[in-house]
Amino acid sequence: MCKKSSDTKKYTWSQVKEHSTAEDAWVVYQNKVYDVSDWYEHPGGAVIFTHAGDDMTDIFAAFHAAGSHMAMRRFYIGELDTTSVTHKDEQQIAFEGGYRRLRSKLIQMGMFKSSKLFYVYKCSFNMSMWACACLMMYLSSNPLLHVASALIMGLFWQQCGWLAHDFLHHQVFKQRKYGDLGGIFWGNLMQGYSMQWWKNKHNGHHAVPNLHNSSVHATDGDPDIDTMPLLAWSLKQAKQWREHRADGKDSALTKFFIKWQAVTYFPILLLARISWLNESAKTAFGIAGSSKNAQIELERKGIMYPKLERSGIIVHHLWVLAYCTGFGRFGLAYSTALFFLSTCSCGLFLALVFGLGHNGMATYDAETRPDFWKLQVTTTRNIIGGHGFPQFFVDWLCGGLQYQVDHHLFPMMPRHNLAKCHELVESFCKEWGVKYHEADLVDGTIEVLKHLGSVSDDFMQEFIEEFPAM
Ligand code: HEM
Repeated sequence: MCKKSSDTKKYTWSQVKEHSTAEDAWVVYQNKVYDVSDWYEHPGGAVIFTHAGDDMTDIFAAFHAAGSHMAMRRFYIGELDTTSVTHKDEQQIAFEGGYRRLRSKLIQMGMFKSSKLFYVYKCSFNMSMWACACLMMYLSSNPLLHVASALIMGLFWQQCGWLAHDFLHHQVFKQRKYGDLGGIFWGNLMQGYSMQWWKNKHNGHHAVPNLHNSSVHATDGDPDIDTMPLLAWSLKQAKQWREHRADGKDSALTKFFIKWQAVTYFPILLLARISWLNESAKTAFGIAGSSKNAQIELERKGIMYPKLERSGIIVHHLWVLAYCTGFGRFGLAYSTALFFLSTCSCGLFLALVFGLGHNGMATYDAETRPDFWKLQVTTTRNIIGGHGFPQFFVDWLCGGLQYQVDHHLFPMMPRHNLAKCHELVESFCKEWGVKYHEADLVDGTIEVLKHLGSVSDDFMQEFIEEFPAM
């Protein structure tokens, strides 16, 4: 237990806020203050610093196993002076109490327990897709069947993504190690991604969805919207990029990409998997982390399962090589075309779903970040059936992420319980006036493209006003 006596140190909220960098990081959990400065050895990694100088009570509950709070003891430095917390009125305190009670209710309802039968079915279905794609490539000499096989492989990789996601959020097993091993199977071996790379990036995204980096050189925001100079999600993000250049102006390439981003969005998504394969290999083989923090983490503690991760990735590339060459029968050009077809279709299927989850929704700066619940709900969109796509198809395609809002609030909840959870979350949002957004695949995509278009219009307008002579 933390020591509490009359000589326990008390800290004001503004004192806590002063310690907001990785090197000097204080965090608050249930009104207790902890100093986690420089703790890159944290089992969850550098994501902890996204909450430096802030309250981590809810994000801690979202990520940790029961009992993990015991590990906090050695970082305890004192109590928060609650009278100094002036940025929360009674309404806000009642709201926070309400969503914490909802979480306890969901635990009591057994919503965090997984159905192993459901996951046996999902894993078997997925492996059947893989076997089907491989057999089509092996047995047939018909190019149309090869194309169909490559598209099935693209879908298979997409579905592997959702399974690895469930295992690595510890939705399937409470035992962290089993979840990690499931993640290495579906992630490294079947998909070619590094589990550690994925965790760093994805947990960072969960901690601060749609939050911009605090400066153009920082990597403390959501890595999933760190897409400049290719895509800008707000005018501020587009303009901030100028700080990279000595002349403080946009390069011709940046201008081109932002101007046309609503058009280039899909072509960029097509290539996403290639970039992820590259970043994964660099992390797994210890060459480079995908961000400044990930790099420091890599240098300080390496990766958790180096041998398994590396052999998983090598075996993945070997079986993909065998598959794309028709098990040794096809020439270089034909094999390369099949590789790109399966890889690009996977990139599109994957990125379409998680692009719909957040792109075009609210974005925040560090200073305007709202509480945990509002941040997660207002930056996120659920996907529903519509425009001819039935709900059961959307459920299958999106692999649980059709309930992206609910998943973001409770990342460790198994996907088969999200529909039930959604009912409670939606009525809680209604009760407290928090905007809860959902759209179908077509409307959601139009929203994303319109948002990109409006950022590029604003950018071009600003550009004309700021640099009229150019
Ligand atoms: C004093 C503060 C903290 C302590 C003592 C702590 C401790 C731990 C421990 C013991 C684990 C491993 C067991 C488990 O998975 O539950 C863990 C994992 C994790 N922590 Fe923390 N943590 C702290 C703060 C945070 C914060 C603020 C975040 C997010 C912003 C975070 C994110 C994570 C994540 C994502 C994992 C899971 C990593 C995985 O699945 O491999 N932690 N933490």
